[in-house]
Amino acid sequence: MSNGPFDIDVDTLGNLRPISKVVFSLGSNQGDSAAILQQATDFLAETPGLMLVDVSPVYETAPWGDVPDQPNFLNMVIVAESTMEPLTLLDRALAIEENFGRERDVPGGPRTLDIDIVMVGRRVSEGDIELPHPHAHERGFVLVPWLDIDPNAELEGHGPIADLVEDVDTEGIVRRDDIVIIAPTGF
Ligand SMILES: Nc1ncnc2c1ncn2[C@@H]1O[C@H](COP(=O)(O)OP(=O)(O)OP(=O)(O)O)[C@@H](O)[C@H]1O
Ligand SMILES: Nc1nc2c(c(=O)[nH]1)N=C(CO)CN2
Repeated sequence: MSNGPFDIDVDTLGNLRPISKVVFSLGSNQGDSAAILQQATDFLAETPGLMLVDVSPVYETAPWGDVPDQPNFLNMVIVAESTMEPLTLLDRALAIEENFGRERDVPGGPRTLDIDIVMVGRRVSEGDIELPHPHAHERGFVLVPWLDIDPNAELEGHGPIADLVEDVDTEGIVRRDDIVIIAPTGF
């Protein structure tokens, strides 16, 4: 597992490209959420330049944030390695969301699929993207599944996620072992 721009990849033209650790948070509370999370995982795995390393268990989570009156979410986290630029990763995430009818009538409201980029191993603030994700450190629905598969992870600027999870509300976050997401791995 790479933890920053220290490993390199050589593309077919001989160009050297840094490999970064990338963490995604996926959530859904509209439609067949379990099937949507599986398909979104497949789409991410098919992305050139992105290799899935580990996929968390699925959790059912009470709505977090300003819109409490909406269905529970299914949430999961994916740890990956990538040679893609952050803005290219974001474009890919948005394109995958579009497949499931991305609608954003209410900020923080119901959605078929939300893919947030949690971190890319360094701080980024350019155009439409901010990394680490500005709310990841305070979201139990991100930290709890992430901790399952990456217990020693650190979130830049915030410290070990094992410490962060102690300070968030984890009530209403229930592991759903009856839902299993199959993760194709490898470049
Ligand atoms: N790290 C990031 N991951 C995903 N989107 C980001 C990130 N940083 C900035 N953005 C921007 O935020 C937008 C996400 O909008 P969206 O409607 O999904 O927000 P939200 O899901 O309601 O809120 P949140 O991003 O807090 O989960 C994206 O279109 C993108 O431009
Ligand atoms: N539990 C939970 N709450 C949320 C979620 C989510 O994925 N899970 N996504 C939101 C929009 O970003 C707002 N609130």
